[in-house]
Amino acid sequence: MSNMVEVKNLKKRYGDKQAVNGVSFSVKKGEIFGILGPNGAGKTTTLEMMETLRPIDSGSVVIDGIDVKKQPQAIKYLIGVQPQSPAFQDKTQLIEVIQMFAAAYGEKVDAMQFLRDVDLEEKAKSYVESLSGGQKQRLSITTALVHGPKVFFLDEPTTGLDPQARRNLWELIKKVRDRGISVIMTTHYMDEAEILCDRIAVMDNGAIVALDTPKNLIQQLLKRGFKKPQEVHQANLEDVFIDLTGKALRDGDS
Ligand SMILES: Nc1ncnc2c1ncn2[C@@H]1O[C@H](COP(=O)(O)OP(=O)(O)OP(=O)(O)O)[C@@H](O)[C@H]1O
Repeated sequence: MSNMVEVKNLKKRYGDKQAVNGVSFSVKKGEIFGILGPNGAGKTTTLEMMETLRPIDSGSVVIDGIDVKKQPQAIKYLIGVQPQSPAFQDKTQLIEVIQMFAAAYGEKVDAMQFLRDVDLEEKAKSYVESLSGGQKQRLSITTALVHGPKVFFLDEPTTGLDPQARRNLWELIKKVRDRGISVIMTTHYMDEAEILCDRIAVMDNGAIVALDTPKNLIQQLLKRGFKKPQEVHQANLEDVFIDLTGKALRDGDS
């Protein structure tokens, strides 16, 4: 797989605070790349610099051969960004939302297909206000993809969703990756990162402290002699919840 994204020695300072302090990594075509780290580690600032939303102090971001600092306008057509809290007009039909987003990029798209991709076809004529939290997240994902981006950014996409809606979003994110789109996401959920991400960068204090596949990161910890008390659970409370309430997508999923 070739590299779609190259980040080199990226830095950002807010006053006295060095929020991002020399971050470098690359993301391959069709890879889900996770950025983990405690609150304030610099994840969002890193993403926002990559997305042209925040000026870069120093270092570089190159996406599909295009330098973010030199050609920010061109980058906007190459990337899709799912906002943390999507803001749609409540009294707009879903089909119109898709058409409006496409028009903003000068594109005409098959809006029903975009709704079908995220299981919202039946809601095409419904107003945004009638959607559950999970449905809104799915709508925001599909709107971020109307212009056919090569890289898709998601900042904590499943925060606040119930277990079914989270799992459903994981499947959706995998489908996006399987279409050859590179996905770059942050999350505070370690289970999510382990299941979903092909590789993970762990950030702390503005720097990457580890970068590898989830499996290798775990192996490296074990090699350092890490042990925890053995307690074998064949199932956990989430399995109970899913078993009792079903994991199939439902109309009222939140
Ligand atoms: N606009 C700003 N002005 C000043 N300081 C900021 C600004 N944005 C972020 N910071 C600071 O920069 C540091 C990194 O913030 P950032 O939001 O990138 O972290 P994060 O890893 O995304 O955190 P979280 O997990 O809470 O979203 C924090 O100390 C934060 O307080």
